[in-house]
Amino acid sequence: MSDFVFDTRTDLRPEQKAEVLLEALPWLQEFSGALVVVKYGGNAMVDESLKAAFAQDMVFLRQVGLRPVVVHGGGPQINAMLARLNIPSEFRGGLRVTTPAAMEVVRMVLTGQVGRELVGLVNAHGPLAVGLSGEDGGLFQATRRVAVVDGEPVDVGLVGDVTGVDPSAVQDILAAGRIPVVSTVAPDVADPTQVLNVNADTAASALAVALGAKKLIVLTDVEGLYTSWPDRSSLVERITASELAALLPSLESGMVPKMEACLRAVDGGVPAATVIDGRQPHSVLLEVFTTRGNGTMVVPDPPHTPAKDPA
Ligand SMILES: Nc1ncnc2c1ncn2[C@@H]1O[C@H](COP(=O)(O)OP(=O)(O)O)[C@@H](O)[C@H]1O
Ligand SMILES: CC(=O)N[C@@H](CCC(=O)OP(=O)(O)O)C(=O)O
Repeated sequence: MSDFVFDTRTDLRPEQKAEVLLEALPWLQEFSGALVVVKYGGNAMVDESLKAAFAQDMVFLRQVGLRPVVVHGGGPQINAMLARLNIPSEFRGGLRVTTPAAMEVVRMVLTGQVGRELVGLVNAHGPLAVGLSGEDGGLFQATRRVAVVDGEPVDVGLVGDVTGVDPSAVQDILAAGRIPVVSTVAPDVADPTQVLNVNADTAASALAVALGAKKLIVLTDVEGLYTSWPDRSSLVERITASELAALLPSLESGMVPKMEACLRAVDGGVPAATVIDGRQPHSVLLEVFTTRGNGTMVVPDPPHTPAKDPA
């Protein structure tokens, strides 16, 4: 066992420490056994201490009886490797134009580098994490897609959308008491020997739906969703699916895949999807176990109450 202890250098009094622990009690009860899909990305994936804190959070969730499933991105790491190899790379409509040479790098970096590193960080606490990609056990099936730029379709090469999920490989890992760490490379349904590059937010959402997750948590580099970015007073704590659907067309590119992912998850039956600030150490713990949580939570529309008949 590693020295997995929380930092006790704190000036909290004993009763304050007890208060912090007790605040978690209703959430520990609510989430006991719950399957939670966490999309890991943004700063939390590039800053060393945030990376270690994230891994610790996953172990904590697992240790208190939740079933975390991690889906990771890796855009910055792919950019860095493509630059090192002098392979040109550009984004169109929020998607990377993926040539066969770039696809080799995407697969190598996501599955062979980012996923491996995260597995190592989690397993520093005990042999819990098992990495797999969308290729393993037929986890994902993807269909080629185009980008849309100024209303026009644009060919972006080997890019797909997840159109099928067989979650059994992930369920096997969960049943063994371990933490699946998923990289989002996916075979093309039209030719399963060809892999496609898929956006990790959307893949996380599809997996959350297929697994019947209780929550989807998406880490990003901002406090949450702003209805009128960058007006800091427009940060949203909670938004319903139909409110979000109405807002989506007005959002700028960075936030679009994340909010679409949350919307698709909630529309697909996930009871809540949250975008949280991954710059905050232990943002996942705070989201799950504290009353105020953080970030923006997307929830289903309230059940329709029929208007009363005028008597
Ligand atoms: N309405 C909005 N609310 C919040 N952030 C927004 C909004 N519109 C654009 N953004 C930008 O989107 C960024 C998040 O997208 P992105 O950089 O792709 O995230 P990540 O690197 O976490 O995957 C934020 O840091 C912010 O700069
Ligand atoms: C098609 C497409 O654009 N795929 C992404 C896949 C990685 C990803 O989504 O990573 P982040 O979550 O860190 O952005 C890419 O190539 O960058």
